[in-house]
Amino acid sequence: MAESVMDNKKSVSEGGNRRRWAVFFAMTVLIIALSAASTAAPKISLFGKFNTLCSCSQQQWRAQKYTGIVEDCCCNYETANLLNEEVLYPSLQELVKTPFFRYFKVKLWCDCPFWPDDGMCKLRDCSVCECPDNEFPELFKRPFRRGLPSDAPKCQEGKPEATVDRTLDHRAFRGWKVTDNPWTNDDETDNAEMTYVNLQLNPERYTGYTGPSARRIWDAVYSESLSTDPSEELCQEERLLYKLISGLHSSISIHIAADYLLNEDTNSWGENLTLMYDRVLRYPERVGNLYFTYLFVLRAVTKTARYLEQAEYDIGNPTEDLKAHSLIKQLLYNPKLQAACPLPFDEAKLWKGQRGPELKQKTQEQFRNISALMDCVGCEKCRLWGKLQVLGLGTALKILFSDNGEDKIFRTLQRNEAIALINLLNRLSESVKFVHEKGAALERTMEQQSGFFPIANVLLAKVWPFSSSLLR
Ligand SMILES: Cc1cc2nc3c(=O)[nH]c(=O)nc-3n(C[C@H](O)[C@H](O)[C@H](O)COP(=O)(O)OP(=O)(O)OC[C@H]3O[C@@H](n4cnc5c(N)ncnc54)[C@H](O)[C@@H]3O)c2cc1C
Repeated sequence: MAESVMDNKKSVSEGGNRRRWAVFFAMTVLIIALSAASTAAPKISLFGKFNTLCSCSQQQWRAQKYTGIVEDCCCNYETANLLNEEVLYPSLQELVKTPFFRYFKVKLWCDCPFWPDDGMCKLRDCSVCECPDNEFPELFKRPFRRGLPSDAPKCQEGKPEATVDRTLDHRAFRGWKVTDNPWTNDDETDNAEMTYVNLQLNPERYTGYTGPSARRIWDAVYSESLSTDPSEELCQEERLLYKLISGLHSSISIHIAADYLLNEDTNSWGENLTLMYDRVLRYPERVGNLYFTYLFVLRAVTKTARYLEQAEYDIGNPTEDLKAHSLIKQLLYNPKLQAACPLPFDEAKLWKGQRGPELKQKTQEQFRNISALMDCVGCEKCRLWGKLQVLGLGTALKILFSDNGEDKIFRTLQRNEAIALINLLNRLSESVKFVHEKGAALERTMEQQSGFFPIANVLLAKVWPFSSSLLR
C-alpha cells in the first residue's frame, strides 16, 4: 500500500515534471522563433504591436536608405552611384596607373610641429617601399645622366639622404607651374626634401597603425575642423571642413577594411567586413559624408576640365602620354556625366553672407593646420596617403574657392596637385563603389547577427522567471 502510494506520488511527480519540461521546451522554441522572425522581417514588439513594415518593404527601405539629394550637394545618391559605376570608376582606375599619375612627389620625413613623433606602426607594411629603376619615367632620369651620381635615378622613399633634382620636375612636366597652395602647410615649391613615390607600389591598406597615436591625430583633425560647438546649428560653410574630413576618414577606413591582414602568420589578406560595418556603415552620417566629399572633389575636377584637357602629360613615352591625355578627356567630357550631374556641388552658394570672407579665411587657416597634422602621422605609408589626400582636398578647395579668378587658379595648378586630386577622386570612387555594392547586404547581415541575441535575451529575461518557476 505504502509502496503503491509512493509509486502513485512518483508517477504524479514525473507527470508534473514532464509537463513542466514540455512548457519550458515550448517557451524556448517560441523565443527562438520570435527572435528569428524579428530579425528576418516584420518587427514584433514585446507588447504585441506589429510594425507596419512588411518583409518586402523593409528590404526596399534598406536598399533605398541612401536616396535623394546628397546633403549640401546638387546630385542624388542614385545618380552618383550610377555615374561612378559606369563612368568614373573605370576611367579613374586606368588613369591612376599611367606614369604621369602614379608618381607622387612628397615630403615623407617631416617633423611633427605639434608633438614628438610616437610612431605606433606595428607592421612592415607600414613603410613605403622603393620603386624599381625600370618603373621610373625616362624623363626623370635625364638630368641625372648630366652630372648627378649614377645610382640616383630611383625612388628614394624612406631614405632621407636621397633628394630629387628640382630641374627634373620642370623637364618632366613642361607647362606645369610650381606655386604654393595657400590651403596647405607644406611649401610645394620647396623640392629640397621631396621624394618621388610610385603609388601603385604602395597601396592604401591595413598597416597596423592604431592606438593613441592614430587617435590623437584624428581627435586633433576633428577639433580643428569643427571649432564651433557641434550642438549648435551650423551653416553650410561651418560644416564644410568637418564633412570633408569625415568623408575622407570613411574612405580611409573602407580601404583598411577592404585590404586587411586577416592572418599575420600566413600573411593572408582580404576583406574585413565587420570592421567596415563597425567604423563606417553603421553610421549613416559617415556614409553621407563620403558621398559629399566624393561630389565635392568631382566638382573641382570637372571645373578644371578645360585646363586639364590642355595640360601636358609628357613623361617621355609617347604611348603613355597619349593614353593619359585621352583618358583625362574621356573622363572630363563624358556625356553621361555632363547630362546626369553637370554640377555635383555648387560652390557659388558659399561665403555669400556678411561673415563670408571672415569664415573663408578661418576655414583656410583650419585646413592648413589639418594639413600640418599629417606630419605627425606615425606610419610612413599612412602619412603618404594622408598627405596625398589632404593635398587633394586642399587642391579642390583652392580650385573651388580661390578669389583670384578662374584663369589664374588654373594657370597655377601644379602637376603634383593634379596627381593628388585625381588619386583622391579615385580613392573616393573606390569607396563609393564598395558601399554601393556591399553596403546594404552587409548592413542586413550585421543587424541580423546583432538583432538575434538582444531580442532573445530580453525574451528570456521576461519568460525565464515564469518558466523556471514551473520547473521548481
Ligand atoms: C591620416 C591618417 C591616415 C591613416 N591611414 C591608415 C592606413 O592607410 N592604414 C591603416 O591601417 N591605418 C591608417 N590610419 C589609422 C586608422 O585611420 C585608424 O586610426 C586606426 O585603424 C584605429 O582605428 P579606430 O578604431 O581607433 O578608429 P579611428 O578610425 O581611429 O577613429 C577615431 C574616432 O573618430 C571618429 N570617427 C571614425 N570615423 C569617422 C568618420 N568617418 N566621420 C566622423 N568621425 C569618425 C570616431 O569617434 C572614432 O572613434 C590612418 C590614420 C590617420 C590619422
